Amino acid sequence: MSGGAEPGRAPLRVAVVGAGGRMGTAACRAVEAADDLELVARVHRDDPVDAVAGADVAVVLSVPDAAPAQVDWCVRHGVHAVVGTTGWTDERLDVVREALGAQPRVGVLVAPNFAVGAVLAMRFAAQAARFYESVEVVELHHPDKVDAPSGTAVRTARGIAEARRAAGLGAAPDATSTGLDGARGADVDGVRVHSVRLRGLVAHEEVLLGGPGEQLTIRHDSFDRESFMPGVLLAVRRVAERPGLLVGLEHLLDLDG
Ligand SMILES: NC(=O)C1=CN([C@@H]2O[C@H](COP(=O)(O)OP(=O)(O)OC[C@H]3O[C@@H](n4cnc5c(N)ncnc54)[C@H](OP(=O)(O)O)[C@@H]3O)[C@@H](O)[C@H]2O)C=CC1
Ligand SMILES: O=C(O)C1=N[C@H](C(=O)O)C[C@H](O)C1
Repeated sequence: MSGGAEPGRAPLRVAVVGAGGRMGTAACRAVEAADDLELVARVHRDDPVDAVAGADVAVVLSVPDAAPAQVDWCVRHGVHAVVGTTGWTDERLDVVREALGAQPRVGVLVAPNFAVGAVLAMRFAAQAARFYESVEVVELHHPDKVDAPSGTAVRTARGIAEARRAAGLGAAPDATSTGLDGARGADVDGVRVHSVRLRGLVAHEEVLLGGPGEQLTIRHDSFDRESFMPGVLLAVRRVAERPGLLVGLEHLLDLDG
């Protein structure tokens, strides 16, 4: 996932939206350290989104309530967008697709997780799903996270659910007939997802797959937000090559190659 300046080519101009946040701070640092990129705007909560206007690519790392309008602005003004903010529903993605219809040269990449290991874990979980009767997802994050379950866990669960359906598997066995609200986690497309919030954690996920007499555990840990930066930079460099909406960094990783 390396990059670098090509002789004679002007650096790609990059704006970071949500620049003061945990991810935004790391992304600004990563962009500034890259020879082929130039950080032209840091957009904070109270800044107008048109601060992005001079950029080729906007990296959106704000909060779920703000990101859709920011992405919409980017699309309408011809700025490619690399989006890490979570909270995207199918309806919100449809709005982006509709806006892109009028801007056929613009690319938007929405990535629930920029860490290559997390992308691989999602892929492996979907591959394994058809072989196991039971599956549950546990995501574990720092306690300052505002959304639950994590965007990664939602996407992981959906990938598993799709693979189970394709294999003709029904619901995972569960005899629970009485229990406290929430004890069995959230139901994401028929897959149970449990969210842990704990000081000291960054971003972690476990997929537990169970069959008679065996268990497969697929686990990914981001111990530092540096883990997301190669994926962010890859997406910044490549988003313009792929007009339209892409969901997931896997589209740029050539996983089947
Ligand atoms: N795709 C991926 O790989 C990853 C995605 N994420 C996601 O990225 C998002 C941000 O995470 P994180 O950095 O931890 O969160 P933070 O809360 O640290 O950062 C969010 C930032 O957005 C700012 N903000 C709020 N509203 C606006 C606005 N209208 N315009 C511009 N900026 C705004 C906040 O400003 P203020 O400080 O003033 O409130 C804050 O600085 C979350 O949705 C998270 O789930 C996180 C890690 C990895
Ligand atoms: O808020 C976070 O920290 C993270 N958010 C993303 C998510 O919700 O999946 C990605 C990663 O898990 C870190």
